[in-house]
Amino acid sequence: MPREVPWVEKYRPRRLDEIVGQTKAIEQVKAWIGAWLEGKPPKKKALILAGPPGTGKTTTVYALAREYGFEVIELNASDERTYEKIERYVQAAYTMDILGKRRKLIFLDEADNIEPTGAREIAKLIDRARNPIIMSANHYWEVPREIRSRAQIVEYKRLTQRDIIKALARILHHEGKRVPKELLYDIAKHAGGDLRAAVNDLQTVVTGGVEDAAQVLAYRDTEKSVFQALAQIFATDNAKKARMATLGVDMFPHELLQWIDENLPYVYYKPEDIARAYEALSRADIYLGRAQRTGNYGLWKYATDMMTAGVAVAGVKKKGFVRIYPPKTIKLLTESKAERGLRDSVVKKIMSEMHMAKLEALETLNYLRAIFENSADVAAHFVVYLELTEKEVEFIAGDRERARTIWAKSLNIHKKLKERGELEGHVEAAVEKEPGETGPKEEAVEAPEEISEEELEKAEEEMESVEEPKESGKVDKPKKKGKQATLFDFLGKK
Ligand SMILES: Nc1ncnc2c1ncn2[C@@H]1O[C@H](COP(=O)(O)OP(=O)(O)OP(=O)(O)O)[C@@H](O)[C@H]1O
Repeated sequence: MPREVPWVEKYRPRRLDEIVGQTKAIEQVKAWIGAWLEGKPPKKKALILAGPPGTGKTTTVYALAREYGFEVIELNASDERTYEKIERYVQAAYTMDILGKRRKLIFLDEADNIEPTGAREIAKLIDRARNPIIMSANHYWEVPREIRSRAQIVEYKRLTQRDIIKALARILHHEGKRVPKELLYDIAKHAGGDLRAAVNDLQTVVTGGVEDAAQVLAYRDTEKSVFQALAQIFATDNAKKARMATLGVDMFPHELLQWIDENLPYVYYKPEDIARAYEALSRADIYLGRAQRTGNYGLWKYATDMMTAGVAVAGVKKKGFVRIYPPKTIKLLTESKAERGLRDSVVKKIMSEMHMAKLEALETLNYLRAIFENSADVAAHFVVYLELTEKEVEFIAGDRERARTIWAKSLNIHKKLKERGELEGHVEAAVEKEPGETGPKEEAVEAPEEISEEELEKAEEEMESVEEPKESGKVDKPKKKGKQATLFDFLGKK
């Protein structure tokens, strides 16, 4: 299914007068570009748009270019070849202009990330520039001094709640959607002046259902940067960018791992890419474990590299808007009493059927959630295997429609198994049990007919190695050989 276009792109203002809350900044930018257009380049040939994320800096550059007929050459300050590229465009732009082509406007993002050597070179280029150079930075004082001294600063303010509400209302109007007024206020309040975050939250709660709102917003205050960091990791194929994304995230690596872990299944298409990404995560987990045991916390760096860069390069990502959710194990704290009851009963079943400790079972529940979302067929096998009830299926699926499909498929599997005599009696407890009916039925314990000689021999050998005597007439499921079963064992068996 194609993903939705991110609303931050869909509703990015195209014109300068659509940008809210930055009147003074826009006036300054217009005056500066006006000087270029009159053929009298301003004394400061570069402009630094400085201010918090999501306040309209990039939007200004593109709207400006559209209105004044420039082609934007966007470069990233952390790209090692930025200098070469700027040089090429600064010169090319001049010649091209004579040929009547569109003028170039060089846009340098993240100017607060320029390395000192690069900064000196870029400063020289500013001196020679024949075309406008606009830069953006979140932290003005971290832009190298040589560049600051050659650039005019334009300050972008954090947007007010009022501005944010106005912008969100406009989007809702276009989408033909409504949300409760209090929710709109809540989103605006939690965004902390960042309209990008607010628009993303709005899209999350509108597309995911308004019930999501409490969970998402509850984390916005404290975990704001982790949402941004994950969005960056899941949007890039560049290892360095992914690694940088988590800088400044106020969180221990194992917490971060949990966030990445739970959001991963929604990012990649192909099972092999998901597997590769999980492989990177499990390596990260190994490093974390080792750091914990040995006290060598230098290993955290490797763990973080694996969970950021390792995950980012794992495969082809889905395009478009990715909803980032708080980890469900953390989210469990906000579950209702009824939900907690269901969760506990599912976890107990996982613990007993798969021989797992509670923590592992909780983690497995999260994998199950991803499976229930992505494959109704596989999910249905789990329903039978774990003897889940309809309510439990609904709880894991988190969506009534989806749960119904999975439940219907599981009834089919159940029926087939029953016909083939492969079903143990207790499974029926989860489906429909005849009143008074208890233990397994006679035919349910017979060995399937099509088993080969070879397999029988092997099975006998294995039976001999099991020490515990068995009650007569009772047959264990093959998975219950005392060894812990994993989801992967299960998937392999299917
Ligand atoms: N002042 C604004 N008016 C209208 N929409 C805005 C404004 N600021 C941000 N937005 C919305 O948020 C999105 C992100 O804004 P933009 O890319 O301009 O942020 P930025 O200031 O460049 O952030 P960063 O510093 O993170 O690059 C835009 O696509 C737009 O939807």
